[in-house]
Order: sequence, then structure tokens, then C-alpha cells
Amino acid sequence: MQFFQTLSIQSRLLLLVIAPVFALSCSFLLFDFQEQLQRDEEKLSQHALTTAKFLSAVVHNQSELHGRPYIDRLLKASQLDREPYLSLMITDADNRPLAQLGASFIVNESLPQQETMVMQQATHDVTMVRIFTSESKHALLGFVFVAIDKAAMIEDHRQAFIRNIGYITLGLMLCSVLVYWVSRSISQPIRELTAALKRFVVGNQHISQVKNTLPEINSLQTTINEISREMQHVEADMRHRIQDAQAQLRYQARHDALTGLVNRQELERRLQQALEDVKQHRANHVFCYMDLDQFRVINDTCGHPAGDEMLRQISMILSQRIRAEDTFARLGGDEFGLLLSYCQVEKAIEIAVQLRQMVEAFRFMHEGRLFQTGISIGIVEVTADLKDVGQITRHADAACYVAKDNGRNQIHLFHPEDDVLLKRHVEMEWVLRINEAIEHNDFVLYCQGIFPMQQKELPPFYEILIRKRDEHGGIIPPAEFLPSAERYQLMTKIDRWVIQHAFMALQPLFKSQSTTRPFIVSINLSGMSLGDPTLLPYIQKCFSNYEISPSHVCFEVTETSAIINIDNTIKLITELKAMGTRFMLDDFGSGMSSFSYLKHLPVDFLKMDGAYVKDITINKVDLAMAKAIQSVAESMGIQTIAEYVEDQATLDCLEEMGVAYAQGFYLNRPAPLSEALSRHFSANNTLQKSTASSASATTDVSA
Ligand SMILES: Nc1nc2c(ncn2[C@@H]2O[C@H](COP(=O)(O)OP(=O)(O)OP(=O)(O)O)[C@@H](O)[C@H]2O)c(=O)[nH]1
Repeated sequence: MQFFQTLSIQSRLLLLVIAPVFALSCSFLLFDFQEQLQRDEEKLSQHALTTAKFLSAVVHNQSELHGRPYIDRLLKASQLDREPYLSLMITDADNRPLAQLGASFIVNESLPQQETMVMQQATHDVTMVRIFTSESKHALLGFVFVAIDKAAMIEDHRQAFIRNIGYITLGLMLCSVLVYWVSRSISQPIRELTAALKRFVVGNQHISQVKNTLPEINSLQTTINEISREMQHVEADMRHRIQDAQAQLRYQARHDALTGLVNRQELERRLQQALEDVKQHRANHVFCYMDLDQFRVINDTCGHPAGDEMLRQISMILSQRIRAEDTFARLGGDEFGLLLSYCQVEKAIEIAVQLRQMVEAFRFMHEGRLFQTGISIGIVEVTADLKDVGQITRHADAACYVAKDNGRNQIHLFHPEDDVLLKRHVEMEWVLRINEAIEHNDFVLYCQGIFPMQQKELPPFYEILIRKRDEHGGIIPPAEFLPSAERYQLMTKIDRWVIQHAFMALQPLFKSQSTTRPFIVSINLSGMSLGDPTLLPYIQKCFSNYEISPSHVCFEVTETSAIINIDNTIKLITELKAMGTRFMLDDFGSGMSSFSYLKHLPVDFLKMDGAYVKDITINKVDLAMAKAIQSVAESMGIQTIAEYVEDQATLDCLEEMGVAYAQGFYLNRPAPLSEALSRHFSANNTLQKSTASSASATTDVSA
């Protein structure tokens, strides 16, 4: 059964049709062979007996044998000569042959006394009849023997049987060809369909097949052809949709959804091409940065959708004046960019004037009210000395700022001094934002661990770092706002905010858990705070308000700011140290006269400037500097801290040198204060490498 299941349709049909027919035919022939043989044998026996008796009667009626010629004629008349299996012999009383017909045979047995008898004689059945005289003495005249040659008869039947088997085999072979042809007409289309379906599976939807004469296969093929056609339609449809979607995505990626103008990314790409063109072929291109004047008035009085409508209308009007080879883009909000290709500055100014006039002449109607606006345009020529696209847009932005500053609805060609003006403007904006952040508590405290290397049982430090939250919940790094804060004397405010909020956050922890896993927080003080005489009482008040032990706090002062305010700094350090607070000299080694001032500053720790630590394993001078700092600190009983530790080799080198503490991305990255401290209480905070959980932090610039 198992074997049968593995056979193909063709093999199964051949097996089912040919094998039984062959077996049946052979059985039938065999049966027929035996029947025929038996019938012939009986018929011949009967014939032999009748013939023998006939001859014996004839001979008997003649009373004597009339010589050989008579007997021969008699024999001829017996019709035996037509029968191939019979032979006949007449003998005299002494069994000497008198006449013979057919094959010769010898009766060599002693003859029985019966008058008629059938004897088995080798391959012959011999019928014997005694011939007597008809007179009363009843004397024996002779014998008539009729023999059946059974061997010859069997041989003839056997050959006939073999011939018949041959005919049957031939017939079956023809039949096999027919069966093969029929089965092939079934299996072939199935094979073709299977192959087509396999191609279909790997993505070729063209599975149409030639028509087949078998109705069942035909119906299957028709169905599959229909599926194929349907799939081809679906595929073509899908391909079109995908192409449409891709085209739409490509369009959306390059265009502004509100106005349909090119967007900032596309404009920057074209600006890049223009810059390369200028550098390679000295082409003339001009870029204009345009900003609508007092646009927020429309938004505020008519609502955002009306503002959108106005932006759409102005975009449409200005587009009409812009040449096909130019790029007019919306950069966001009410800002537009215009790249004038192959255009001289004079011509660009002319175009800008026309655009400004068009905006001036435009009236926006909303709910029966008419609004008028202006546009400020900054122009910058794309020249080969410009570094990149960023510089082109910054210059254009600066020129536009000057145009606004000149009273709005103006055109201004970029001048290098404009950058300074813009920078100042940005800084002024930061002043506003920092004051707002202090008021609304929009700063966030982060911290980074500082771990002991020599005496691992010592408590770690956590340096408090400041970040600002933006309007979208993102985090702004301190490098963005601290320079402005320093320039506009906001650092004392920021330092106080940090001290107060760090103490507020740490108060419950110091109360409950500081004894189980002690740690020290390290807070940066700016140069401006060091010069502020009211800082000391402020810190003292915070210690008492938040019940923080001064021994849990360390203040970091930079070498340069300490030097500038040396007297105040020494006073502050001395007073706070008397209460138990520790001090750390930050960025040590960055100033020219670091060592000479060190002996005047009673600090507990020295933080080596990261610039030496970073390349300590590859730069011999840095290594020598670090060793010198370590050696001086050791001789003064001051412990050292190395920042910017970024790999194991640096860590090993510092440990071997005797540096007491290490800080850096290799150990841990800055993380929100609460997150870092909960890690402190849940983990073993001796020296350990940074983990993925702290990867959220950004590049650090200490506050
Ligand atoms: N309707 C609408 N307003 C937007 C969109 N994007 C930004 N704005 C608003 O556009 C205004 C841009 O104002 P600014 O360019 O900063 O200032 P202004 O009022 O135009 O004043 P000046 O530029 O100083 O002349 C802000 O009120 C934004 O809220 C926008 O897609 N649709």
C-alpha cells in the first residue's frame, strides 16, 4: 500500500489496467489449454478405438488377410492419414508387422489376451484389437494397433498456448501505450499546472495554460487561469497604487503641505547644488530669506486657519512672479526662501523689491475685514568662500533680521556685521527664556557619578548638571544657553536655582538612606557666584532649610573663575569648609598658572582637565601633565579626580598612577537625578562600567 501511494498517475493506471488483464488472460489460456488437451485426447481415443474396430471387422469379414496391397489400401481408406497424432499398425498372429500408417512404433510388451485393449506405451496410448478367423476354429489372424502420439499433441497445444501468450502480450503492450497516452493527457497538464503554480508562488503571476481536452482538467485550468488573471489585475492595480503612493511620498518629502511650495529640505538640497556650481563654475546665484511682518497679528485676531489661508494666498501671488528656474520654498511658519539661479545681485534686489511690493499691495479679507502685511527680505549672494548651506541660510537669516530691525517691510543685502547683530539678538532671546525657565522651573537636574578607584569603599560623588526642557518636552543641553547666561549675568540666578532644587530633591534621601549607602553631591559654582557676597548666607540658609548636612555636599569651582575672584573664593571656601563642606577645583591644568595658585586655595579635590585625560594612553605629554598634577596633589594631600574616562585602558592607567576618583562615559553617562540615585540605592556603586540604561543622556557640558 505504501508502495502504491508513491506511484504517479501513469504508473497507477498501468498497474491497475495491465497487470489484472495480463493475469486474467494467462489464467484463462492455461485453463483453456488443459480443457482443449483433455477434449482432444478423448476425441482421439474414441477415434482410435472406432478405427481399430473398423479395421478389425473389415479384416475379419475377409476371413483372411489378402496380402499387403489389400491391407495398404484398407489403411488408406481408414482416414487415419488425416490425423497427425494417430498411427496404425497391423501385425500377424506372431506380431510381425504387415502394414503401417503414420509414425512407427513398437509394441514390445507381452500382449494381453483381451480382444480389445488400451495400453500405455511411453508417450503413446495404444489401442489394440485382436483379429480372429470367422470360422469355428476361431484362429488368431493378427492384431490391429492404433496409437495416439500424446507428446506431439501436447507439444502442439503448448506451442499454441505460447503463441497466444505472445498475442496477449502484444495486445497488452498496445494497450499500455494507449493507457500511457491517456494517463499522460491527465498527468501532463497537472504537472504543467504545478510548475505554473510554483512560478506563481515565487512572484510570476502569468500562469495561463493551453486548453486541455479533459473536462475536469480543463475546468481546473480555467479556474486557475481566472485566478491568474485576477491576480495580474490585482498586481497591476497594486503596482499602480504603490507607484502613486511613492510619487506622492516623494512629492510630500519635497513639498510643503500647506502651500504646495518646495520645503526646507529640498531648498537646502538645491542650495547645496548651487554652492557647488559656484565653486566649480563660478556661477552667480542669490538666496533671499523672507519673513512676513507681524504675521502673528492675523493668527491672534482671526485664528490659525485664517493665518493658513493668508499664507496660501501670499504663496500663490508670489509664485506668479518667480521664474521657472528659481526655487521658491516655504521654510516654516511665515518664512520663505527664494533661490534665484544664475542671477546677479542687482537683479535679485530688483526682484525682491517687486515681491515686497506685491505683498504690500495684497489685501487679505477675513469675515469682512481687510488686512495688509509687509515682508522683510534678507539677500545673500552665494559665493565660493561660503563654507556650507548652513552658512548661506544663517547669513540670509541675519540679513532678514537686520531688515526687520530697520523697521520691517525692508530689503537688506547681507553684510558681515549682520551676523554679530543676529547673534546678539539670539542671546537676548535666551535671556528672556532663561528668566522664564527660572520662574516656571523649566530646568531639569541631571547627574553623573564619580567613583573611587583606590579605596573602593569610599562613597561616590554625583555631579549635578543642568539641562533645559523645550516647548515640546525635549531636552536642551547647557552649551546652548549657558554662554548667554554668562554674558548677561544670569549665572548667579542659575546657581541658586540648582542649589535650591538639588537640596529639595536630595532632602528625603539624605534623611532616610544616606547612612545605608552614603554619597556626596557635587554642585558647580560659576565665577560670578564666587564674586557674589550674598552667596554664602544663601547656601547656609539652604543647608538649614532643607536640613542637609554640609558634609554631604561638595562645591566645584573652576580654576579660572577661582583665580579671578581669588579673595572671595578663599573666604567662601574657608567658611563652608569650616561647616564640613568640601571643595573641588574643576578643570585643573587648563590655566597657565594653575600650580602657583593651588597653594592658596584650600580645596579637598582636584579635577584634572579632561583634555589631558582623554588621550592619556596615546599622548606622552598629556600623560606627563597628568602625572605632574597627580604628584603635586599627592604632596599637598589633595585627592585627584579624572574626568573624560572613555575606555578601560585610560581607567587602568589612571588607577596605576594613583588617581583617587574617575568620571566619564565609560563608567556612566549623565542621567536624570532621580534615576541615577535610584540606581545608586539599588546597585553596588563602586567602580562600574556604564550600562544601557544611561544611554539617554546627551553630550555633557557641565553646569
Ligand atoms: N497660521 C499659521 N501660523 C503659523 C504656522 N507656523 C507658525 N505660525 C505662526 O506664525 C507666527 C510667526 O511669527 P513671527 O515670524 O515670529 O513673528 P511675526 O508676528 O511675523 O513678527 P515679525 O516676524 O517680527 O515681523 C507665530 O505666531 C506662529 O505661531 C502655520 O503653519 N500656520
